[in-house]
Amino acid sequence: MFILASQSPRRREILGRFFENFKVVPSNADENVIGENPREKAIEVARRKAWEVYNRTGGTVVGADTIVVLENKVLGKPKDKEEAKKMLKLLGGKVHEVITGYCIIHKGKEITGFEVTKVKFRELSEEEIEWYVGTGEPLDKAGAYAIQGKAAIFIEWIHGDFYNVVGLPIKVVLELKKLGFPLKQF
Ligand SMILES: Cc1cn([C@H]2C[C@H](O)[C@@H](COP(=O)(O)OP(=O)(O)OP(=O)(O)O)O2)c(=O)[nH]c1=O
Repeated sequence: MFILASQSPRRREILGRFFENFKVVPSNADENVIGENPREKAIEVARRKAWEVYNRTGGTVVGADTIVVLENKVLGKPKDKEEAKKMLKLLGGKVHEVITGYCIIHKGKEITGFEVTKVKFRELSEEEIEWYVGTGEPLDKAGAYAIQGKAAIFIEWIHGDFYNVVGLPIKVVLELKKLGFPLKQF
C-alpha cells in the first residue's frame, strides 16, 4: 500500500482507476519555491509535498504539483474570479504547457520527474469567459480551467498525456507498478 500526499480529488480519482489500495494524506508543505525554472519548481514542490507526508507516515509516498505555463509565465490557482478571468483571457487563442512535477519516495529514496502536455485554446469571447467563471469550476485549478470539466469546449487540441493536465501523469502509475504495486483488475 502507498500514500498519495494530496488533497486533490482528481489525483485520487486517477490513481483509483489503477490501484485498489492506497491511502490519501494531504500535505502541509510550504509550496513557496522561488528562483527556479517552472519544471524545476514543479518538481521541488512535489518533493516538498511528498517528504512532508513521509516524515509523518513513512512508507511509500507520492506527491505531485501541476502548473500552467504560458510564454514563461506560471499560472497557478486563481485567488478569485477576477484573477480567473485574467488567466482565461491570456490563454485564449494560444498554446500553453501544463507541467506536473512528481516525487515518489520508496524505501527512503526518491524518484522524481515531470511530464509536459501542450494544450491549445481556441479564441474565447468575453461572454464565454463570464459564463465559465460563473460555473465556479476555475477556482481550485491551475490556470483557472478544468480540461475534464466544462473547459473541454475551449480546447482546440492537446498534445501529450491528458491525465497530466488533470493532475497526475500516467508515468507515475507505471513507476508505481514497477515498484511492485499491482494494478487492479477491471
Ligand atoms: C490545468 C488543470 C488543472 N487541474 C487541477 C489539478 C490540480 O489539482 C490543480 C493544481 O493544483 P496543485 O497545487 O497541483 O494540487 P492541489 O492543491 O489540488 O492538491 P495537492 O497540493 O494537495 O496535491 O489543478 C485540473 O483539475 N484540470 C486542469 O485542466
